[in-house]
Amino acid sequence: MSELLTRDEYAAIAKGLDFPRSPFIDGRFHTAGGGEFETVNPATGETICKIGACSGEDVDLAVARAREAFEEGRWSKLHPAERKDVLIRLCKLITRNARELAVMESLDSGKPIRDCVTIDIPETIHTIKWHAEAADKIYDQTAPAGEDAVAMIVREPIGVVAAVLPWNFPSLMLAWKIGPALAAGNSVIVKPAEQTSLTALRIAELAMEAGIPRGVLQVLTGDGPGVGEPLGMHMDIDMVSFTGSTETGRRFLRYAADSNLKKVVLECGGKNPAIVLADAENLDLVAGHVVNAAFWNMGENCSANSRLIVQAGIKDALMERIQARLRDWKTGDPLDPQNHLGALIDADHCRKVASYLDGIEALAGGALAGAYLEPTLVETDRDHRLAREEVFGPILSVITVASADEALEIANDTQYGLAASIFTANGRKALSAARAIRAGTVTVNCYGEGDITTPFGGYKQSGFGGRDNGLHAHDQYTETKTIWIDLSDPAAQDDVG
Ligand SMILES: NC(=O)C1=CN([C@@H]2O[C@H](COP(=O)(O)OP(=O)(O)OC[C@H]3O[C@@H](n4cnc5c(N)ncnc54)[C@H](O)[C@@H]3O)[C@@H](O)[C@H]2O)C=CC1
Ligand code: BAL
Repeated sequence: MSELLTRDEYAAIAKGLDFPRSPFIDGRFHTAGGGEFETVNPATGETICKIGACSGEDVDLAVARAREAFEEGRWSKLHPAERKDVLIRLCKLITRNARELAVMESLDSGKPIRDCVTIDIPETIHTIKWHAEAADKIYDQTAPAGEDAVAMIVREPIGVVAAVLPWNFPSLMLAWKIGPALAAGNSVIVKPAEQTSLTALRIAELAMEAGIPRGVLQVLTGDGPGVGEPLGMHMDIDMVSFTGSTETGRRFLRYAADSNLKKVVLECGGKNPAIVLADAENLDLVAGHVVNAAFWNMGENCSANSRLIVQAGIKDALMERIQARLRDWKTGDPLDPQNHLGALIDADHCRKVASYLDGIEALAGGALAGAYLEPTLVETDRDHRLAREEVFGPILSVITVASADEALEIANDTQYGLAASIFTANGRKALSAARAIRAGTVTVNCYGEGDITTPFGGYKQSGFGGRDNGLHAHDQYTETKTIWIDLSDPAAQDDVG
């Protein structure tokens, strides 16, 4: 499926799509009680369809059905190998529908079809499959309790999990959450971002077809105050796993404190540095990584390297190569596979991003039209708001430094700590920088987020409470229980009282 079609072929698929329009509750599409909202194609500004908005009663209904499914053990008490089989069936169904899902994702989010086809949907499948396959391979533990006891440490599913999602990777973030949460046996309620509900709804429908029992995977559509807040405040939800802005993440901690102390895991924003030291090798390759790190997904990426911190001696040579690379990064119609950048999530967000450029002369790019903004390079000092705030758009701030120490000091001078990259030929410098940077992921001589095998999350205000990806994600979605069994001979014991 990763083979790209033409723009006209994608447009024809788009025309034939049947869009889901209602929340998915208790195994079926459900008439929502909170009215409707429009989901808009950011590339054209046109309404794709109207979607039912959930009311507070819909939220309560979904939570009750999720709890019932969990307590009855329709999913939670299945043998892990059975859960694995069903989730792998889901992956096969997503694969069978991959092309349509990729087009739906692109229409709903403005993401370039080339990324939806080659990254978002394949990675969604890979993520769910990886966690499914782990389901029957994770062992519990025993503790060193001596001869007279067995101390077992067992994992149990947490119960009812709410997964609150952002709009920048709608299906992939769904997979990051539901993959491990379902593999562990939880009931999951997904709240997609209101801008991008379509693929979550379609995947929930496919999950039913795959054999995930009703109540186990539900999707509640609507906005933050209408659906996110009642989920956060709900007394019968055991956990919220959230990806989105730090500001909204903070709200979920308050909701938990003000309700039932539900577990909260937050994956939030970043102001991630790419450090290029003067001894970096192969500047063409470095420029490729820097451009990808800053502009992939229109810079609407929590791990985007939006600060380039470059040592003076190498700066001009690197900038020349970055500008040359940028000429290949075309911005335009997301359904045209030639384009590397599509539209930002909406025109308002795009205007907000572009407003950071007021009064600044860009080194490259900067053209704004509707929800489109060209990839933009600007030179800033370390204290400029462009170099400090999460912009979430295609703007790269270039900061010049004299030394590696200065680079590291600036890299860490941020409230965030999600990701960072360092480019240097010196192994010792690379490793000591990787240790010194306070971020959840540091890549050396490349940009990336690791892969499904490695945990992903942030230090400082980039994250809280756990990690996505890797087996670490299973820790998020399980409780740890101690079972202590006394093996001593009762006849030989004194009376405990
Ligand atoms: N992964 C990331 O790091 C992301 C960061 N952002 C950042 O956040 C900025 C704002 O984007 P938003 O879409 O507003 O992100 P957001 O963090 O507000 O939205 C993420 C999710 O939280 C929900 N939500 C929003 N307000 C809520 C509330 N009061 N209570 C409960 N749930 C709520 C939304 O409906 C959505 O499902 C972006 O410009 C960007 O800087 C946005 C999306 C992803
Ligand atoms: N890059 C995956 C996580 C996020 O952007 O929200």
